[in-house]
Amino acid sequence: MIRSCLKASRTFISHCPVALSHDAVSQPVLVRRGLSMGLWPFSASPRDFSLPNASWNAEMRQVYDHYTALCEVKTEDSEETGPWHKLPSYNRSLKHAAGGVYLSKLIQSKARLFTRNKKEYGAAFEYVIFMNKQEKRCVCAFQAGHLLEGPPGHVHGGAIATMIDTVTGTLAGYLVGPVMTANLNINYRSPIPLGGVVLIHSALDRLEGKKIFVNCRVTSTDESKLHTEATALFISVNMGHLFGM
Ligand SMILES: CCCCC/C=C\C/C=C\C/C=C\C/C=C\CCCC(=O)SCCNC(=O)CCNC(=O)[C@H](O)C(C)(C)COP(=O)(O)OP(=O)(O)OC[C@H]1O[C@@H](n2cnc3c(N)ncnc32)[C@H](O)[C@@H]1OP(=O)(O)O
Repeated sequence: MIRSCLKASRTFISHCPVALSHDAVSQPVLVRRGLSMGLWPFSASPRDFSLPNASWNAEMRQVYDHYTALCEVKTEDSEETGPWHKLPSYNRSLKHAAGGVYLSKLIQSKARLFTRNKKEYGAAFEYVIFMNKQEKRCVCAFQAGHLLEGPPGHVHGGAIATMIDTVTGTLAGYLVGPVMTANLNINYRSPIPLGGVVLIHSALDRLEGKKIFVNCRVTSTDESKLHTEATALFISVNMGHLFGM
């Protein structure tokens, strides 16, 4: 059982959602061992939570359109892919994993990714992450829903920390594979209005063996106002780490 689990884990890890390369993201449907696996390791049609929906305000759509345009670099002869890529975002870490049959015995079937656990559009975390692999950085457009209130009319510091962890962790995972947060340092500079849209910029500082140092800034969408600054340390792990191996 444990050996099977580790085998499935190894299969999963190389296709971990936080480590999805652009190629993996844009790959057409794969057929492996008779299974149809669009967007492998996920099931054929999981909902991509980072696509525009009716709850997105004009500012959120504007940022989405801006970065989406940067994803498509068109020349006269061909349509090339730009340095930016929009990452898909699902509400399960492992349930949709094709190799997850053994893992699913260990992971609760009702488990949902914290930031994607509300089906209601706009209630909590609305966000989309655009990755620039060449520059080892990413930008997230985040619209904070009414369930994220902390100080009256403003976003809870824990919700902001959650988004910083998510964005910096996604960058680290995208660059090196599975990671866990070891340290997160946050300075809250100015409150974020509930319902407002901010940009969460994250960039790689340096790699030191298993350690990935990442910085983060949360700003207004025109970048004139700084809301939050953070640094994060991630450690590369393998799946066995989660099972005490
Ligand atoms: C296979 C796992 C996949 C996990 C994927 C996660 C999510 C995937 C799904 C979708 C998510 C999508 C987006 C979000 C992505 C990410 C955000 C969420 C991430 C989290 O929400 S995650 C939960 C909170 N997180 C924890 O629950 C960690 C608990 N903790 C541990 O599990 C261990 O503690 C660990 C792994 C951190 C290290 O353990 P370890 O045994 O691998 O490494 P070790 O201790 O040997 O340290 C090696 C070198 O790092 C230095 N070092 C270690 N810790 C340090 C610290 N705090 N400060 C300064 N330096 C530190 C040492 O000093 C040494 O340095 P040196 O090499 O120079 O001596």
